[in-house]
Amino acid sequence: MASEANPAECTKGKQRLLVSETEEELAVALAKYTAEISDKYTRERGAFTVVLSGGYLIHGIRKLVESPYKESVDWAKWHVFWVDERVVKKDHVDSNYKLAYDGFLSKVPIPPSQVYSINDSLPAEGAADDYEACLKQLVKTGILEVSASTGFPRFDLMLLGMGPDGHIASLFPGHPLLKENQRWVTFIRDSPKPPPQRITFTFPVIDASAYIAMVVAGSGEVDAVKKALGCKDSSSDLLPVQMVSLEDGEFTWFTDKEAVSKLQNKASP
Ligand SMILES: O=C(O)[C@H](O)[C@@H](O)[C@H](O)[C@H](O)COP(=O)(O)O
Repeated sequence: MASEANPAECTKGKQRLLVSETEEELAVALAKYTAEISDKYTRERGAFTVVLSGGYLIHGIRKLVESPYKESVDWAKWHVFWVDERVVKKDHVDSNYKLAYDGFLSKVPIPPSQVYSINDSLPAEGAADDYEACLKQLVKTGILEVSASTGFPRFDLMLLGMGPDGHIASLFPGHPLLKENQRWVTFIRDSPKPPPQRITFTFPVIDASAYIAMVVAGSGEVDAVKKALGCKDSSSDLLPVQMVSLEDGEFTWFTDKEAVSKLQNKASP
């Protein structure tokens, strides 16, 4: 059973922390959560805009392609995006699209025209411009909502992972892109995590989300989890994950026991 703990003082805004006994239970809880939010938006407005990341996340959503969700989710209403993408061809082993296609998208009937991958024939800057233009077009057609207060696109659900250095999307510690506050989508040519060229959503877009699931399992990120959720240190040295500041949304950590093993204030089972 997943238990709910109280995220520490140093997280910005309201965050929920779910701690599953095992990674398997985390995957069950995440599938249920995603299916419920999908249900809410497909009923309310006939579309569900969901953002994927790379890394472990795609393995983490594997239960969605199994019963009961495979049959019960209204896949035809899904619109799928990436919070970041490596600037490589779509069939390249480093492609986040390929990772998602092989592990998830090829197993559910989402219309291919509603899967928004990058234009892989463009260099990083052009690919970021092209992706931003695509988002703007989807705002015009009413598929994608915008935040009434900031004008940035408001996705229904972002399914995010975090790296050992606390990065989310391709927003890395100490990088100037952390301060980008105009663009919706931008590019990086010096990513410390290979490959170096990527496009990424910016913080104002992440902050406008309706729901964020931050999915972290296993031992690789224990120090970043400890800093993000258990810290009392100064705000001058925040990890990227700590810089998320949702305007009007719900932020939930999906973790397993291993991921929170260095946290003092985790819930007891
Ligand atoms: O390009 C990528 O690698 C991902 O899109 C990235 O944003 C990922 O979500 C984090 O790096 C966490 O990755 P892990 O889950 O592998 O730690």
